[in-house]
Amino acid sequence: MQNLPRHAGTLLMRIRENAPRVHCLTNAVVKELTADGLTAIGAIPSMTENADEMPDFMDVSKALLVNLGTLDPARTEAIKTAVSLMAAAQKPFIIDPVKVEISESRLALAHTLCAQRPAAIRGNAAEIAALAPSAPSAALVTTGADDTIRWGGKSITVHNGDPLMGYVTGTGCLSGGVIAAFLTVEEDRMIAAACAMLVMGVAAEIARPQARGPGTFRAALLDALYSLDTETLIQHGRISQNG
Ligand SMILES: Nc1ncnc2c1ncn2[C@@H]1O[C@H](COP(=O)(O)OP(=O)(O)OP(=O)(O)O)[C@@H](O)[C@H]1O
Ligand SMILES: Cc1ncsc1CCO
Ligand SMILES: [Mg+2]
Repeated sequence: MQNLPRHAGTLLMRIRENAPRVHCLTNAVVKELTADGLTAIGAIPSMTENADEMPDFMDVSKALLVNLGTLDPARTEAIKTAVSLMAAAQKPFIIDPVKVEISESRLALAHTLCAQRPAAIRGNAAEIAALAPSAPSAALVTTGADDTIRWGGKSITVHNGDPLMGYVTGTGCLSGGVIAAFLTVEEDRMIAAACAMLVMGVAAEIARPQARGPGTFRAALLDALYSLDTETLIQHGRISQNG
């Protein structure tokens, strides 16, 4: 894509116009940051984990985030139901396979979910390595100091971000939700994921000068996500592409 930062700005405006509902089945630690971050970019988060309510909520959701952190039997049930519903409706879902390389039962669940063709998987290098072979059609988003999105033999690397992100628990988990929101306005899953990571990374750079440490950075990051515009994305965006 010629001008990814400009496109990211266009997609962000589309999210603010459409206000897509993104359902989040996510870990107990990051629910609040994920809901706040999605709201800040203009999406509407919903968070219920009652399996019985999944049909109604998937009906009105444009995308689903599944994060496997702090997994428990009730959320496992909701995740299985929600993923089957979204797959049947051909709506996008993303998997964040938190610590999947540590837990055998979690890895087994992740493999089952991958068989239903997630649009994207977001994780650190070890998590992505554990699942990449079982999700050949997913955009693979590996986060760290740089974020790399791989799909179909091509890759895009986003160089933006700030080390303070590593001192706020859940910035990675939030990025999974932001990718889900971008999947509602961009059909190309690789471009959607790259634009989402660009938005997270540039927002972090805008937030950094406002912050005295992780606490104020968390608030400043939400402020930056709320006010981010196309010009800022063009000014600050640093990406490289292969293939
Ligand atoms: N040293 C760094 N420099 C720049 N950006 C960073 C750095 N470390 C992390 N990030 C950014 O922080 C975000 C979260 O990525 P990270 O790899 O820390 O996820 P994570 O460990 O799964 O996070 P969490 O589990 O807390 O949600 C990404 O957008 C990434 O680009
Ligand atoms: C700390 C922690 N433990 C389970 S999930 C989570 C949030 C970051 O993945
Ligand atoms: Mg981290």
